[in-house]
Amino acid sequence: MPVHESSPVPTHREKRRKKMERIDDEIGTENGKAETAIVEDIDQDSSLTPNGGSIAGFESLHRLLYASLSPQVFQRLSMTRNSARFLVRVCFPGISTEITPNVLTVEYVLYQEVKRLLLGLNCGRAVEPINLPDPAKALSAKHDFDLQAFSFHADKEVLRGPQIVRVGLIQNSIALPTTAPFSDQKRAIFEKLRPIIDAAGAAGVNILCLQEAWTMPFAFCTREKRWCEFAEPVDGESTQFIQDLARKYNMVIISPILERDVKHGETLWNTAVIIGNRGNIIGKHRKNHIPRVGDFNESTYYMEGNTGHPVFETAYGKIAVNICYGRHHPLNWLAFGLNGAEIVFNPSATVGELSEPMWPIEARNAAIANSYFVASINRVGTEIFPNPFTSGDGKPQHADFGHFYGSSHFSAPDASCTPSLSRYRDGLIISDMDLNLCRQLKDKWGFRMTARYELYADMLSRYVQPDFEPHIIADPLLHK
Ligand SMILES: NC(=O)NCCC(=O)O
Repeated sequence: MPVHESSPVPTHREKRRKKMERIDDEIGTENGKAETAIVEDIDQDSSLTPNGGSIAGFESLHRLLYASLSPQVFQRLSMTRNSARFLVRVCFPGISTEITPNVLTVEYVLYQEVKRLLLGLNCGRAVEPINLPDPAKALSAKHDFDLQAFSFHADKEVLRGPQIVRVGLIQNSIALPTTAPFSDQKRAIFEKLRPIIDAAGAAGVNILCLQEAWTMPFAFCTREKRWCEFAEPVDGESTQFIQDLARKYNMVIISPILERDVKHGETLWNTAVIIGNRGNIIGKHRKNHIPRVGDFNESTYYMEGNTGHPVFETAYGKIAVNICYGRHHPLNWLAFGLNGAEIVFNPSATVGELSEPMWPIEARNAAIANSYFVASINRVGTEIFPNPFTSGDGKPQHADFGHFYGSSHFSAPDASCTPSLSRYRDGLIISDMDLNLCRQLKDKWGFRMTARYELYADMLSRYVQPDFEPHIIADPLLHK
């Protein structure tokens, strides 16, 4: 029985590249590789993609929509009718091959409208994809991880220059079966991440965040205590590994781990270690809210965090970390905002059956309500454990959580967001963001200014009292 779901079949990337080269040869693009990147982005040939975790053969919802609705690439290339026919045959085998200017225009508008509603507009325009340096692209091709990059703009200001920061998020599956020796499993994840972090470095990323408990399988479904062996002190092995890379690339790195607090009786925490761009440990944040839902039996392992809602002032901006399940708590998001966060990272581990419809909504809502950027990361793949387990939900015993659906992405305070990374492949998503957008949105919508916190401070201070009475005014005719 397989114990973990691996990445796509080895020939996948190679076949796809060949296909793109063929398109380049046939249509003779003006911009060559840049246009290839666009075509690659819409690649939807299900024969080249694995089924596990895909959406009907597509890597993500956005790619499904793009491939199904958009002939945008034809317009950009202003190609001959024959070239367009060829592209249709290769990239969009399902759609009409009657290429007329009208058909193209209608479908283009349709796609743009769907995209506007799904992803919003940033400063009145669609969020722009950006081109990355070749070494980053080469690492993505060699190690077969999804690589996407975008840019959020802000309006030009008279008295302040732009504050542009380049942010990266990494999602990944585990590297070895959960039955392998623990030290091998951890080492293999380190080695899997190294080229992805190198790609972030090559792309000039300033702040990088890894996924929740990235050093280990997400074994907290099992309730077995042996997985506690993956826990490390804040200055342990994984931090040292990351510190070297932070120094090498002058990059702030957020490293979420299972923490062993040796000085406090070996207490375990779910902790994000914040490593500065000089390789120093700036601080840590411990997960505030622990799930008790489905197979997420995490309360068996670690305690609710005791670090509050710190914001870390780094060389590149004020950042905070809201770990996974904390994203369901609006007050948790709020507290990071009240402390002045400009970017809040949400490293997660969650599965399709449980939370996928919530995933894009909660992050985007938090970004809007708190006038900051949100960076959402989820692991990928299905992790199968040696011993079956049950949880309190009446399901028969099983040996896995279900599929971790990746789909890492960024949300901006103006309600725009990027497309998501693959639903089943490792990936690095990068975005430039002008942090001026945070204040511009506060000025525009005034959410912070109009929030009437005193009303809620009073309400909450009464609510937490044991003798709290809900304020309910009953219809006097209700019981007559
Ligand atoms: N890791 C974690 O807190 N998962 C809980 C499930 C969810 O919040 O979607």
